Order: sequence, then C-alpha cells, then structure tokens
Amino acid sequence: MTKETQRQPQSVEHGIPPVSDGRSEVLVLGTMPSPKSREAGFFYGHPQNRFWRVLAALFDEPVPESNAERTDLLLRHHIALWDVLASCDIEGASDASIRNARPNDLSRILHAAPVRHVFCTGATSARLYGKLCEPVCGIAAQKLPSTSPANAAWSLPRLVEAYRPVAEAVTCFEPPVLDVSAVVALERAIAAAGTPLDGLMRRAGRFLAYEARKMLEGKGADGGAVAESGAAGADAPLVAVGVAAGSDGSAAADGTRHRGFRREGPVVVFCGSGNNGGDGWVAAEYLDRWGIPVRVVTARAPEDLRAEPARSAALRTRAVLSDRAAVLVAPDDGEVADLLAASPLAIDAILGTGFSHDAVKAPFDRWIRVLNDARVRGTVVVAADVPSGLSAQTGAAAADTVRADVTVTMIAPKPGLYIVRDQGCARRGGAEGEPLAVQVPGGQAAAATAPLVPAPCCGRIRVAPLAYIEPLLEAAAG
Ligand SMILES: NC(=O)C1=CN([C@@H]2O[C@H](COP(=O)(O)OP(=O)(O)OC[C@H]3O[C@@H](n4cnc5c(N)ncnc54)[C@H](OP(=O)(O)O)[C@@H]3O)[C@@H](O)[C@H]2O)[C@@H](O)CC1
Ligand SMILES: [K+]
Repeated sequence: MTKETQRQPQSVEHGIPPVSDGRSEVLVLGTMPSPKSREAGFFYGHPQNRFWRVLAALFDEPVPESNAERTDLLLRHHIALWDVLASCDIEGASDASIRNARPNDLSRILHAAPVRHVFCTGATSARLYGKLCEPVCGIAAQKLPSTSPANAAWSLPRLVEAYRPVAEAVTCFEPPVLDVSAVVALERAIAAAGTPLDGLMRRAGRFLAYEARKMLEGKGADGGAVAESGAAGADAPLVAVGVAAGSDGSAAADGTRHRGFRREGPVVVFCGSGNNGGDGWVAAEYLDRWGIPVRVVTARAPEDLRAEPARSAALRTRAVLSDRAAVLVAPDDGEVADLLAASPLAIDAILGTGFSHDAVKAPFDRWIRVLNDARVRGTVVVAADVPSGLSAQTGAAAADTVRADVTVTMIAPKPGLYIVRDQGCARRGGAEGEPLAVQVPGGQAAAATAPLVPAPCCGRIRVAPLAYIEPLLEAAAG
C-alpha cells in the first residue's frame, strides 16, 4: 500500500474472532486490528508491537512465537482478547482518523465467562469503549498504555509495570502433581488438541533456554512466577549473579552462596539419546540464536539417534547453529572437564522420564560425575524435566544423580521431584501412605494438603506450562 492510499479512509471490518472461553476472568480490548494484524490474522501482529512481549514478561515466560502459542498463553492465564470495534472507516492504522465506529457485541464473551475486569490497550479504545460499550455492559474499563511502536515514550519495563493489574486480576492455574503416566497421557491429549510432540519439544527447549538465560543474567533467583523455592541451607539453590555485577564467587554478606559469572566460556548442553536430549538440542538452538556461545555434548551424532522427535530436533539444531557454537560427539572425560572448567552454566538434558533401571549407564554416569564436580566449582546446573539419575515417578536417586540449581519440569510437576515433610520428618513421595503419585485430579488435593519441598537434587523447580491443559485435565477427570 502506498502512503497516498494509506491516507484514504477505508471501510474496515474486524475479521479476527475473539480469544476467550468459559474460564476467562479479564477482557483485554484494543481498538481495531491494524493492517499488519489483519495480514497476520491475529491481534497485535505488527512485529514491533510490544503487546506479546509485555504479556510474556508479566507471566515470566518466553515470548510466544505462533498464533496458537499466543492463544494458549491467553487462555492459560484466563484472559479474553478482542477489540472494541466491529467495523469503522480508518486511514491506515491511525486511531485518530476513525469514523463510523460500530462496536463488537461483547455480550458474546461476557455472558459465557466470569469476566470481572475490562482493560483497554490505549486511549482510543478506552474512549470508544466508554462511549459505545460501557453503557450496554455496565463494566467500567481500566485504561492501559498502548504497546504500539508509535508509543515510544513507554519503555518495555514501564509497560510491563503498567500492565501488572492484568496479571493481578486473574487467578493463576497451578498444575497438579501428576504421575509420569498421566503426563504421557496428557501429551497425547495435547497432540489431539493440535500441538504434536515436536511442537511441544520446541516449547520445552525454548523454556529451558529461557530459564538458563535468566540464570546467566542473574535473574534466576527472582520469586516472580517461580513455582517453588528450594530448601534452605546447604541444599539451597545458588544465586547466580551476572557479569555486570562483577561477582567473585565468594559468599555474600547475607550468607547466600553466589556463583560467579566471570567465566566467559560457553554454556555446555549435555544431551542424552532420548527425547530429554531433544529438549537440550532445542535449548542449544535458542541460546545460540540469542547470542550465547554453546557446546552440545552428545553420545551420538544426530543421524544416529533413534528417538523422535529428538532426532529431527538434533538434525535441525546442528544445521542452524552459528559458527560460535560446536557439537562434540562422544568426547573423552578430560575434554568434558576442560569445557566445564570455563563454563558458567550447564544444561542437563541427559535423562528424563524415560530413565529406567537403578543405575545410570556409561557414558552418562561419568558425565554426571564430572558435571557434579563442576557445580561444586561454580558451574550453575539447569536440569531438563528432572535431574538425570532421579526417578521422576518414585524419587529414587541413582548413585550418579545430577545436582541441579534449577529444574525446569515440563507441563506438570512429577511426584519424584518432591519430598513430603510431615511432622518434621522428610519422606519420599509415595512412601508410608502419603502418595504423591496421584492421578488426575487428585494431585491438586494432595499438593494442597501435603507440604511439598523440592528434593535436594532438584534445586528450585520451575514448571514450564507448555500447553493449555486445564480443560484436558477436566475432561480426563470426567
Ligand atoms: N512430558 C512432556 O510433555 C514432554 C516431554 N519431553 C521430554 O521427553 C522426555 C522423555 O523422553 P523419552 O521418553 O525419550 O525418555 P528419556 O528421558 O529421554 O530417556 C530415554 C533415553 O535414556 C536412555 N536410558 C534409559 N535408562 C537409562 C539408564 N539407566 N542409563 C543410561 N541410559 C538410559 C534410553 O536408552 P535405551 O535404554 O533406550 O538404550 C534412551 O536413550 C521428558 O523427560 C522430557 O524431557 C518434551 O520434549 C516434550 C514435552
Ligand atoms: K535431565
């Protein structure tokens, strides 16, 4: 479109269906999709619009990359999204030029969901809502600043703070502790609902990279959306401090052990040969994309992997890695130790829920020993799904089990990651008639009644909410 035609008023129909369901608690309204959004077929589709970055930051999550992920993010947080106008005459994306405005029928959302708050993303939507919608629905709206690139006076951190009331107005869904078999069933239900396992693995790897980057930036110890914090004392997760803070790795005045990030070596991503390894390959791709140097350590070359989607993920990562990154296939222990000696952070994607038997087989047992030694010397360890060597179901730990500072567990917490503290006596989940290994939806009740703390080898546990599972859990519960 030329500048000249953009200045001509055009009659525009909305054309994008609202996002909402029966769980929506807030309604967020813009004015009308911009030409870029109409092209993208979704709200806030201009690449420079900061709406999705603001929402992701509010909930401490990676920025969604597809419209399906954007929809998931909204629904997971009980947010409905639409616009005030159904049609109008407008010049380009200029709100000031709007004439002949006809409002959307918001009763479609408000009658079907327990919406308690309405927010408008900018002065024009707030003005039009007040004039055209509020008299009909009777709910006053709160005005938020526009996330459009034209509103350059508002920095991203300032926008995030201004949007905080949205996060405060919704109830947070905490996934229940689920048996590994229930998580596998859930994976199938998620695939049937439209996100196949390879898509889920990309989200898992991205979340892993996101948490690793936070640790590197010294933000890993924030409370924020973190699900649980680790036990106190020697097992407390270590607080990472960034290069800018000039940490020296010594004990801080408050007694918290800080890890230094003076080291400028690469992040080391240990990948096993199953789908837990696949999460690691995807994380390596994202870290590299974000400019962080990485080394992937793997027992098998991508073409020699059998598990899918891990094999496809590994092939893709190897093909897209920049010159900054490298893949080491079956390195000797000395090479691995040297890498870790210079590394600020390592990702453990060796074994996940598929770990079986009581002991970890070579070469992974040796990798785990070298990794644990490196952690004692200052390398921060982020585990994918479960620390390798720990049974995600029973909590039994092999002689060689990774000790992590953070465990990013996928979709839902698993019982083996926790111990139950009862009258001062710590017991493993499932033991002595206090089962954590519960089926949907009993997990929630068990988690609510039993004081759960992460098993010491998990460090802090962050649940990666990879999909909108609330309706799937309800359907499974009948
Ligand atoms: N849940 C979810 O929603 C999502 C799950 N996803 C991810 O998938 C993970 C589960 O993947 P998975 O089923 O492929 O199992 P995994 O943990 O990689 O282990 C299998 C490998 O380990 C090996 N191995 C086994 N025992 C061993 C031993 N004692 N000592 C040594 N090796 C041993 C075994 O070798 P084999 O015995 O077959 O020779 C095989 O190579 C899950 O934890 C999560 O990270 C996400 O990507 C997407 C969302
Ligand atoms: K792992």
